Amino acid sequence: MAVHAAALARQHRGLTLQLLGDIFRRYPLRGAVMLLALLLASLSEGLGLGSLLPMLTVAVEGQAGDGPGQTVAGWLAAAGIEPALGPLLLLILLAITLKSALLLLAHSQVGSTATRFVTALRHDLLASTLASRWEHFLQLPGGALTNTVSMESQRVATSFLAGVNAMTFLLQALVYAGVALAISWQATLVGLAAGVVVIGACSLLVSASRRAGQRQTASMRDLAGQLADILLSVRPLKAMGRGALVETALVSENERLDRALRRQVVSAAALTAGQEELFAVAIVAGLYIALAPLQMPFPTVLALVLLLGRMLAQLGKVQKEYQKVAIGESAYLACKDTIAAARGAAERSGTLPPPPLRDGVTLARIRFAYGNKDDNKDGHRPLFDGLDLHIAAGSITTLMGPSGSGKSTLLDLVLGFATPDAGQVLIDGQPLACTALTAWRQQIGYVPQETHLLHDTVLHNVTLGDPTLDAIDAERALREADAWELVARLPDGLDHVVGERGGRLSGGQRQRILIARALAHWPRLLILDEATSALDDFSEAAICRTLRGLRGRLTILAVSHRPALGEIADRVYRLPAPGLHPKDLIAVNKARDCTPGGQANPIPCFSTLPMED
Ligand SMILES: Nc1ncnc2c1ncn2[C@@H]1O[C@H](COP(=O)(O)OP(=O)(O)OP(=O)(O)O)[C@@H](O)[C@H]1O
Repeated sequence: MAVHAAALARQHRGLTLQLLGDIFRRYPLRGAVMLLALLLASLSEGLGLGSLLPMLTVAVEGQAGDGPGQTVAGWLAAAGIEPALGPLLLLILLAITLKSALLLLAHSQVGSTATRFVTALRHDLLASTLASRWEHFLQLPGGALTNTVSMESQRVATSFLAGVNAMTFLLQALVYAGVALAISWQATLVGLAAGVVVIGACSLLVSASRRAGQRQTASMRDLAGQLADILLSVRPLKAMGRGALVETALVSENERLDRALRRQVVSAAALTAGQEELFAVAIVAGLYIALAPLQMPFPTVLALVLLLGRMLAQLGKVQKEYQKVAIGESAYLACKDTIAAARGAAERSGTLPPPPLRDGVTLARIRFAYGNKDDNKDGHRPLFDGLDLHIAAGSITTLMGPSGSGKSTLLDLVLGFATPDAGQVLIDGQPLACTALTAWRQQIGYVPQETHLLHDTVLHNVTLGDPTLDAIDAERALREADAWELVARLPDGLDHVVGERGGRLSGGQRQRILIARALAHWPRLLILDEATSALDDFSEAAICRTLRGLRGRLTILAVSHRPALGEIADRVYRLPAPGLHPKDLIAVNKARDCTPGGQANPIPCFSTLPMED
């Protein structure tokens, strides 16, 4: 996810105005209404300006007289409008009102289009990321994703608004040029040439802004990613008096961002100053040439200065708005890249509805290795090779084994987060690979190792906002998780807000609420990954009683280092230490093999596939 300014710059080639193109393609009708309104608004402005010409002549000479003023007066007379001061002023007022109304219509379309587009962009970012494979998700720094969804998408909206403003000013400049053409095509061409020269001379500043925008995008992502990462570890850092290290770690990114923002401000200011100076030179020179060597009539010169001056001013604004588009374009590119990467790593799901879990989950001759599967150079050593294992429906199965032996990975295989390189995960005999993953996971209650809660009420933490669950479901689940008493003692009960990541509750209390969350939606398979590690013996015993009570009603698969969950299990699988042969996997089938003295008979489990090393 780390984005570098150089990479953005490379990808930027050919991207110019892609954002506007994408928006118009996505909302063609709105885009057409917007463009039409902008065009009509510019024409109204032209009408007002055109009326200004005979009015100037009337004001200076007492009548329409010769020249462009008379030409326009002739057009107005043909339309039944008398070229006198009163009707002309009224016409100018009408044209300005019409222009304002049309601009209002255009900009309300622009505003709602921008909001819709950015909302859709945020949705695409979240939906594609959530639908991506677990290993892709693991590579995304959470802070960088938050930054993309909040900051970068907002910069996209700003960029779009600037792009539309640029179009508005361009249309207005063209209308001014059109009216000026009616007075003097030579002067208009000279004015346009002056505009092109000034804009060309200032384009370096736009390129500088674009590069600064790319650096801002890259720095913001890195900074947000690092910040979120560090904040997760802030407690130990503070506890060990290393808070200052946070600042040191972020200082270089912060400075990079600061430099990028300063460059943007300086380029924008330089563009304004540069344009003003060069346009002033062009206008003064034009004024001198028109009045001295050419000796043009004063009303004509006045009208030309007014029109061409405004045309140049509007052209200047086009460039300034385009500068804003250039600054924001890298944010759009970064959003698109994030979406494309997530879509490229989309989870592959089957379509068959999940079976009702009457027989159980079977892992048959599983081979699995972490790492890039296409990368044969490394020859990644498989974590599992020929693993066979059965989780009987309605029973309690506990996975034990040393750290790193693959217990959580085995859960990931059952959840469909990891895909075996060979062999199959079967649900009641149906391959998980052919099963609709979301529907399968909806049958699962999952309690993770980490005890992070949402910064919300206990009720929301248990129901997760599922509209099919209410306070009664939450209470039932909390009772089953032995958490009801603790919730009842909280100041606001179910409505108690648990704080950031659940920080206003103890680790054990959070764990019990997480167990209640896993039970709230009546799962068929309950998976507990070290779910009692933060509990005292008494609370763990209560959870074990609950799990025993649930035996038969649902299938329970638990990972635990602690004996209690092993003691209540119908079957315990002891995974061998990393690097050992899978035939060392031991299954202790207590339901069948318990001796009268209560001692379980370890039975070796299934697999005899040779390792490849
Ligand atoms: N996403 C991953 N990418 C690469 N290697 C991984 C990944 N997740 C786990 N591993 C490696 O796979 C091995 C098994 O990890 P796993 O988390 O499944 O073990 P575990 O038995 O659950 O360990 P613990 O009891 O410490 O939680 C470890 O060597 C670990 O480093």
